[in-house]
Amino acid sequence: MPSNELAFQNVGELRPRAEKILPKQAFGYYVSGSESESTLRDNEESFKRYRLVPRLMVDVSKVDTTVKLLGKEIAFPLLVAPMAMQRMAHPDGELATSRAAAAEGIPMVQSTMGTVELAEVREAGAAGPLMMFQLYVFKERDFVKQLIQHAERSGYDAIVVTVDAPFLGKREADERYGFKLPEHLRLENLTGLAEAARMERKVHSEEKGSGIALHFADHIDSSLTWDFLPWLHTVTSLPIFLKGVLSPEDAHMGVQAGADGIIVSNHGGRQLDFAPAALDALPGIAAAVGKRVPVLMDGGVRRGTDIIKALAMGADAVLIGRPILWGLALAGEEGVRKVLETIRKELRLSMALMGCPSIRHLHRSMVIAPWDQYPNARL
Ligand SMILES: Cc1cc2nc3c(=O)[nH]c(=O)nc-3n(C[C@H](O)[C@H](O)[C@H](O)COP(=O)(O)O)c2cc1C
Ligand SMILES: CCCCC(=O)C(=O)O
Repeated sequence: MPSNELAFQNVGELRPRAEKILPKQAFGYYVSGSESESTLRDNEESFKRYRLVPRLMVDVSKVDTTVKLLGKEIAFPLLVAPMAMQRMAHPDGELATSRAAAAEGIPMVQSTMGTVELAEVREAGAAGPLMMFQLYVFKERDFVKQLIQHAERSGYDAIVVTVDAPFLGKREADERYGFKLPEHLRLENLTGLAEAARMERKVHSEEKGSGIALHFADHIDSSLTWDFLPWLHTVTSLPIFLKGVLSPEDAHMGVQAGADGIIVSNHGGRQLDFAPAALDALPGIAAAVGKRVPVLMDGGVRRGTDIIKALAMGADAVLIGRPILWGLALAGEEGVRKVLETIRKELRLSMALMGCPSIRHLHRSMVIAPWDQYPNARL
């Protein structure tokens, strides 16, 4: 019998349950978007604007949800998005998420701002297909170099550079509750930073407002331009994904500058409010990239059909954020596993109902976007 925490039908049920058990500062930090939260809401809403047209009389007695990413087979086209400070949700934090992703056969992206050291998170996910390290670029470039090389030596398979956060967006819940990292937790990857002690003080500080936004403003390099990518390639031999792209032009410039993958994302509605929903931005970006490198997307993915829509609109895979934290808060590793399993089963069933025995059967003609006409007889 599943315990109560694990009894849920869909991942949309989890947020109010997590709210009941998490401290309000932690829940507020996890759940928030920036400013009016218009983009946050639009991420989930956007998926509801697209319709699916099934094809019939196809043998779907076997459905294969696997795809290849960076040459590795993954169980289905989903990755766990990078999310900071997971030990606020559960004492096992990033270790539980990593084990769960590995057990379900999908990649995890580990945040720079983890509350477990990155090598330990990699080790916990050793049974999985692949893991990526998300990079925030600090002003102290030597430290950044050490961090990347430590990630590479620890067995990470790719670097994900987040390019949509020269500063942290204005998250009003964090300001209201004066968000701080709880005293017993540390940003474990930053202990080698020369100013670590001072930073820790800031993260834990009594200054008014969001401790994390203040910390970010002090230490993140907001002067990055496209020449950062060639530099990064001199520091690591790992493939480099750019996370936070929302325009076809930037996707093209990123690929020109040496990106090995593009992640279409508005950071879960936490950065620029009124940025477009990632799903709406995806088709133009996929067209601009033109299959030169993989295109991933995140923001608002909650159902198996959401994955189908994103893939039919040009994504190679998608990432999922907040529901992972809710599963983690409710039941640690088992909770995260149940979230992933629930979405994988929805995906498999919906693929069968779409007449798609494998991922490569998904096609643009099976999705009706808001700007499309419903198909008329054109035979
Ligand atoms: C609590 C939280 C922390 C996050 N931390 C990071 C981070 O450290 N680095 C990063 O690139 N993105 C971070 N993100 C953004 C996610 O990687 C992802 O883009 C977004 O959450 C996807 O949207 P979803 O939550 O609607 O699935 C964070 C998001 C949340 C909700
Ligand atoms: C200082 C941690 C920032 C993590 C992040 O990217 C987010 O909260 O969205």
